[in-house]
Amino acid sequence: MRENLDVITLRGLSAVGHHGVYDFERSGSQVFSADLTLYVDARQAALTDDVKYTVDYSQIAEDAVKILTGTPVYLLETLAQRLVDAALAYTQVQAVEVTVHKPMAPVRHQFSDVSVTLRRDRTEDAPEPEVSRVVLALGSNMGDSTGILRNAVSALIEVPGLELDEVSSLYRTRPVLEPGMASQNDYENAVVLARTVLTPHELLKTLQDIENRCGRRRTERWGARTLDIDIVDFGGRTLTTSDLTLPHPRAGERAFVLVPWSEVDPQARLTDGRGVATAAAMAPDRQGITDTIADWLSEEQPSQAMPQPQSEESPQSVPELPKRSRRSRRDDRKDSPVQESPSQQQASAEPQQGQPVAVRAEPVPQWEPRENVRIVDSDDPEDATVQPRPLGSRVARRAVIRPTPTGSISLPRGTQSDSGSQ
Ligand SMILES: Nc1ncnc2c1ncn2[C@@H]1O[C@H](COP(=O)(O)OP(=O)(O)OP(=O)(O)O)[C@@H](O)[C@H]1O
Ligand SMILES: Nc1nc2c(c(=O)[nH]1)N=C(CO)CN2
Repeated sequence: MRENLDVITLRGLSAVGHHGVYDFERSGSQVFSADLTLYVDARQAALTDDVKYTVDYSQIAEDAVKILTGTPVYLLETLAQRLVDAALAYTQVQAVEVTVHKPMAPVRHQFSDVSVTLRRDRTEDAPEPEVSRVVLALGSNMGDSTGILRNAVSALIEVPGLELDEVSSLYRTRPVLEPGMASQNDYENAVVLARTVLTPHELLKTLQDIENRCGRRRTERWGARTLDIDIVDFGGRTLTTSDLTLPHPRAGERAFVLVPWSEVDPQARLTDGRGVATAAAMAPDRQGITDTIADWLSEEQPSQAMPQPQSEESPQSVPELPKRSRRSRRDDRKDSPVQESPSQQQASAEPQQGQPVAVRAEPVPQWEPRENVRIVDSDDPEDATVQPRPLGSRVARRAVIRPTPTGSISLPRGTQSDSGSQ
């Protein structure tokens, strides 16, 4: 298998750990280092210049250092196996060779190093990839938001290793802003339930890539945006890193997330034990939901909202299309945001409406109904098994298993290794 694959090597990754058979090794510390050889199919990455088609060696290094410095094990073999498992958790890694060095090992004679090397192929030895249920919150209040969100769903469907299970209705919502912020257009929000074999950071990167391809620019926190996709929940995991917090720290206070979430998963719970519907009813912005559009994905015509590929040198405006929801809106005012005092400050922003938006090379696929997309119609007796939607909506949803560019990901249908709720 390896002879047909490309090779990424990371050598001499060193960290201080506490591994060893002897008590003094576990109470003390010494240097461990690792060499990792990752076998991938890098053709697509080389062609597109896009890291999502290969493996990010800096992420692998982060994971490896956590293992080297983490929970002590007795054997170098075990340590190496953990590194193997971490590397093979990246779906693009087809095979791996890991050497762990312990140059200060307790050997009573002159020596320069002791090491253990493991070689593993995904097909032979890799454990089934862990499948996590994820909750994604989508929002847009710039440009043709419905079209952009439709294209975002289409782009999510294209993501290798991500399988969409449910897409909520589209909710038109008042912007939730910090006190003093200038008024913005109303948002359109939706929630997507999916399963993934990606790691949380792989998923974050993928989502940010889709945001960027939709013209997202970040200069002001909570600024107007063409597209925002937040990871609300990742298999119930709790994680705090510099660029990712799980579950999303503000989702539990936001009706624009909780209402669509409770629509597609009425049983879901937050980490504090509250049901999402209960939390939605308590959310400060609960009055800010002004409209619900159930069949928003079943638009006959593909949206024209997304620009075609352009280089950054030739930015193109995202057209401001007048097309909005086909449903009537209770109120079209743009200047009555729901005020919220956020607990964390982050930098983000977008160009103002009408300003040119530079678009990255790869286009977001345009939404179009496909054969393998089933639109669930609660009025159709064949769909009678679908659980009732609290908001009486007809919800478009789909499920598709998509292979990686190398054809290697298997995302077993119905596999459930994490709870979908927090
Ligand atoms: N759970 C998460 N989902 C998405 N992004 C996250 C998450 N946790 C942390 N982040 C980080 O937050 C940064 C800012 O994200 P973004 O610009 O979408 O924030 P925002 O939408 O303005 O605010 P908010 O996070 O309150 O919705 C991102 O660069 C990302 O690294
Ligand atoms: N109604 C609404 N308000 C918001 C939204 C959003 O998606 N919908 N997103 C924000 C930052 O992520 C800030 N405020």
